[in-house]
Amino acid sequence: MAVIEVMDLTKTYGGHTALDGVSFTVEDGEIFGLLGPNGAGKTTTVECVEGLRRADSGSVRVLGLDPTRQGRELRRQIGVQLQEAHLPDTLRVHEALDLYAAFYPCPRNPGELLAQWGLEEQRDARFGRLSGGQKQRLFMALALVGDPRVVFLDELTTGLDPQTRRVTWELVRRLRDGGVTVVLVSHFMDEVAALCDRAAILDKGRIVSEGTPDELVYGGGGRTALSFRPTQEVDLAALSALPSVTRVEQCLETVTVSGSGSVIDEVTALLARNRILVANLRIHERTLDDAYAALTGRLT
Ligand SMILES: Nc1ncnc2c1ncn2[C@@H]1O[C@H](COP(=O)(O)OP(=O)(O)OP(=O)(O)O)[C@@H](O)[C@H]1O
Repeated sequence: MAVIEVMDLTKTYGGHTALDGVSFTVEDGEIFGLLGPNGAGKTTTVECVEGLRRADSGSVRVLGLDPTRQGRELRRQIGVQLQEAHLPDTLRVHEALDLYAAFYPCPRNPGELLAQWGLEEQRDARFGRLSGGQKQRLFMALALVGDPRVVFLDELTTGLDPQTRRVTWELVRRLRDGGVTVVLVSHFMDEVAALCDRAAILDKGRIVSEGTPDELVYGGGGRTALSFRPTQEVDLAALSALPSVTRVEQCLETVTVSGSGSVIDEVTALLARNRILVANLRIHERTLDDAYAALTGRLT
């Protein structure tokens, strides 16, 4: 069942087109990633979905509600962790949680949330005294205090050390396993690959690819690329005809064969059968970084 349905969303700011026909769906109970370079339109998209911005055209349904006309009802059922959130420096952690809990009809127990997010020791600490990681975890706890069915996380792990990032990923997985649908806005390919069930790549206001992390990687023509310099002429048509091969290219003396599954075995067996020796054999496993760079023309 789709929890979020976005159809043909457009948005311009002055003469600048920020969203140019964005469509995607998010299924119940999945972690869905929205990826893209700076200025691609991720925040605009997410804020239209949350009902914080109004699109020029297109339609959005979240939990069956229209965010522009039923925003108040919707916001009771969603949690939002904003990219640049801030609280007064003097506010204590437990005061922030109590304050946010008061906005919701059936809030979660603040003590439980403090324990879940490892903030028990900081219960009485003032916001201004928290480390970056502690602030981030507090914002997560605040996003969850209303017991939401859908939670939006924007740049969740920016500024966190590697260990805290992994702990945070685990907590996000636990959220999903508990039935919460998660929309994750991220710049980090490793985060999307490790965490997301599906993701969409946004570039210049358009979705350029959508699928599981594996599908995004495979979409560009196979997961593995072998490149080598044959010492004698090689039959490119025979290489192309191998079952696991999706693409064969030759640039000067170097042949590059892309494919998936048993492509390495098939290519090396063909070369051996034809007694072709190769120099400079290199094997490259395509990653989400490669797919992203190919689709958006940018390196992460
Ligand atoms: N309020 C606004 N007024 C004018 N232009 C805006 C406004 N908000 C966003 N934009 C422009 O719309 C485009 C999309 O911005 P948006 O913030 O949605 O991108 P983003 O993908 O979230 O970027 P980032 O990763 O940097 O947060 C950008 O060119 C941005 O400059």
